[in-house]
Amino acid sequence: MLKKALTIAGSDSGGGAGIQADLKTFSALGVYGLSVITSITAQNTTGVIAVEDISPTMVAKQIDAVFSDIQIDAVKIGMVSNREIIKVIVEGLRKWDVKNIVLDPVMMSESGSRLLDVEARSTLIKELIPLADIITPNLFEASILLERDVITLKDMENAVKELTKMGCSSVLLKGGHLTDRTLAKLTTKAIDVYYDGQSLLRYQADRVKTRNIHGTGCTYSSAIAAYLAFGFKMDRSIARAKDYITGAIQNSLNIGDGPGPTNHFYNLWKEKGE
Ligand SMILES: Nc1ncnc2c1ncn2[C@@H]1O[C@H](COP(=O)(O)OP(=O)(O)OP(=O)(O)O)[C@@H](O)[C@H]1O
Ligand SMILES: Cc1ncc(CO)c(N)n1
Repeated sequence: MLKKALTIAGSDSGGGAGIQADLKTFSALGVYGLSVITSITAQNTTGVIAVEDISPTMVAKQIDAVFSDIQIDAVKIGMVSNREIIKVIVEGLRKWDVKNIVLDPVMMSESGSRLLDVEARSTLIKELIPLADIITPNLFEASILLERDVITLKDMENAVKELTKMGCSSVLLKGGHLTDRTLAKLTTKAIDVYYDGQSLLRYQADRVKTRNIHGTGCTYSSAIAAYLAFGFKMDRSIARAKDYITGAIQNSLNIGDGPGPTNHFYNLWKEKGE
């Protein structure tokens, strides 16, 4: 039976991150994709030029429209912008008794623009995180959530345990920005740390030497949602999603003047990236 996944996220006009990355991931993995747009960004590979949030009422209407008509197998949540939008998402998830929720607590674009209001942090923690089956922060987002630095692999292992106490079922802390402090450069492995209250696991791959890392976080969390939609358990979904994101980075595209996007269709296209 056709599986369906929903992304609740912001639009990236450049097509590399946000809603666009999520829908491409769903399609590449053979899942039917739906979207609830929270915000529109005027964005390209070099940065975010402007952001306009969608009204909370319109976000709520999109949620009701999709859930009232279509059976959805998994949901990925990305950019949620502000408190009011978080509140309507929480109401929607409760109202429609949504399962398989992957929350990527997006706070900043990789070019450094804010995608979540400072004051929305507490609402995210109190109301949205407890509904998630998994949250997928990067090092920076984990530091903001915990109000302390998360820098080393040891910090990551402690952080995942602390973050599960916020009420989500599991945490996958992404080490895409992890540095080897003695060598003062990025680690040679791209290591992510997972905890579900029992097992502490690592998912790792060789780091690809590339500047094209636009939308990696969006792609990864959407791939996890897609595999959950297929019915895989969380650990298998992450393992498969890790293979997917690694392939998408290995074949990433030299599009634009800034860091280019991940490639979802390298098996289909002649273009292989670098
Ligand atoms: N150069 C790389 N080579 C291989 N894997 C990478 C590389 N950079 C990041 N990853 C992996 O990509 C996934 C996304 O991690 P990352 O830490 O980049 O997310 P993020 O910072 O949320 O992304 P975004 O740039 O979209 O905000 C993780 O599995 C990470 O280990
Ligand atoms: C819309 C949007 N969502 C998420 C990210 C994070 O990569 C981004 N740059 N833009």
